[in-house]
Amino acid sequence: MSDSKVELGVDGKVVVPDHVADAVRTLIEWAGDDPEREGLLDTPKRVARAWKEYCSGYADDPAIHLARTFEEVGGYDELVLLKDIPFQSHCEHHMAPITGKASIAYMPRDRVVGISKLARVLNGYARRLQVQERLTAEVARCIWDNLHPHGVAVVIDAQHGCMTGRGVRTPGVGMVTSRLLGCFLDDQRSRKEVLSLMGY
Ligand SMILES: Nc1nc2c(ncn2[C@@H]2O[C@H](COP(=O)(O)OP(=O)(O)OP(=O)(O)O)[C@@H](O)[C@H]2O)c(=O)[nH]1
Ligand SMILES: [Zn+2]
Repeated sequence: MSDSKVELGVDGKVVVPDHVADAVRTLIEWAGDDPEREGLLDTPKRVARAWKEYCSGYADDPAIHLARTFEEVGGYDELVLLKDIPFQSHCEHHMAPITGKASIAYMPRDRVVGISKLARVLNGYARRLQVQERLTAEVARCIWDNLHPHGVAVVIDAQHGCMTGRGVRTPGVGMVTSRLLGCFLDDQRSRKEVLSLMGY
């Protein structure tokens, strides 16, 4: 992943290299507007900084969020579910927004993780250029590899800006993807339980 580090200026804002601002200026012109008009003068730098923020996941190693675990959970060994986590990503085909919600569950083996960390893992992968299938699989794999639970289930329901604001223009259409691992894949009862708790 190149260029994921950022340099801060004296104003505390991300420094935007000239060639990056120039690229945005070219895009504005290509879109049909005048990048030299007053309202657009600062836009190239703003857009560049916004993209650094949308793509902040490239500077994040999501596995790190799962490094701190707790073993004292009073013998709790049933599933843990974080439901309907809102997120935003961008599709790698059009760089258009993907907005939706994710439900993430796991069946702990001997330790649990702070619940906010599941949302941090999601954001670490979502804040990159993505396809929804890969995002779903990456979140599930990260939890599986780092917590070694009995099972992991990730379901994502999202709308794609490239389908709502352009192209086929079908607002309101949701894409649903799922990745089930371990007991949620192998055991019918666990699978039914997790999907029903998620609302599917
Ligand atoms: N499977 C999948 N497809 C996606 C995702 N995000 C965007 N797409 C699709 O990627 C495809 C890219 O198709 P292309 O034919 O190369 O691009 P296009 O000419 O802009 O296609 P249209 O969107 O149909 O106008 C489109 O069908 C998009 O709907 C995603 O997360 N997963
Ligand atoms: Zn797209």
